[in-house]
Amino acid sequence: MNIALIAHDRKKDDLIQFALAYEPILSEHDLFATGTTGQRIVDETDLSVTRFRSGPLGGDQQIGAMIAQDEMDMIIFFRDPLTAQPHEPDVTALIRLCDVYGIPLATNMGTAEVLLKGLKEGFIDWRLLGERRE
Ligand SMILES: O=C(CO)COP(=O)(O)O
Repeated sequence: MNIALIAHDRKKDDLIQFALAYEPILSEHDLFATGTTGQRIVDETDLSVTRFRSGPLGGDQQIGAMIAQDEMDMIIFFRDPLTAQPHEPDVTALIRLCDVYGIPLATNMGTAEVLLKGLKEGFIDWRLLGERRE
């Protein structure tokens, strides 16, 4: 599965803790991340990550493009609901595309844990079965 990991600045410590805790599961998949989040994951875990641009510079949109091309299977996006983001339209667009295409999306740690446990149990294997979209 292709999984994107994204965190706003004040949630990055949480995402690193999450990535460390779930490293055995995450390491079995292909990971993608926005720029700064991805750098921290590479520096602070043993996970390999394909890094896109930083979120404010288009990274969310690059991940959104993968969704539109049926190339992304899950998004873990630790959003900061208490801080205004200069690229809020990009954030909204990414979440919208998850809903357009039915892509599992976690925007907080509680849901992210459920998603990864479900991933391990095979609950998201339908992503591998279906016909690719036209
Ligand atoms: O802003 C982000 C998501 O909207 C995350 O971008 P960075 O990982 O580059 O900080």
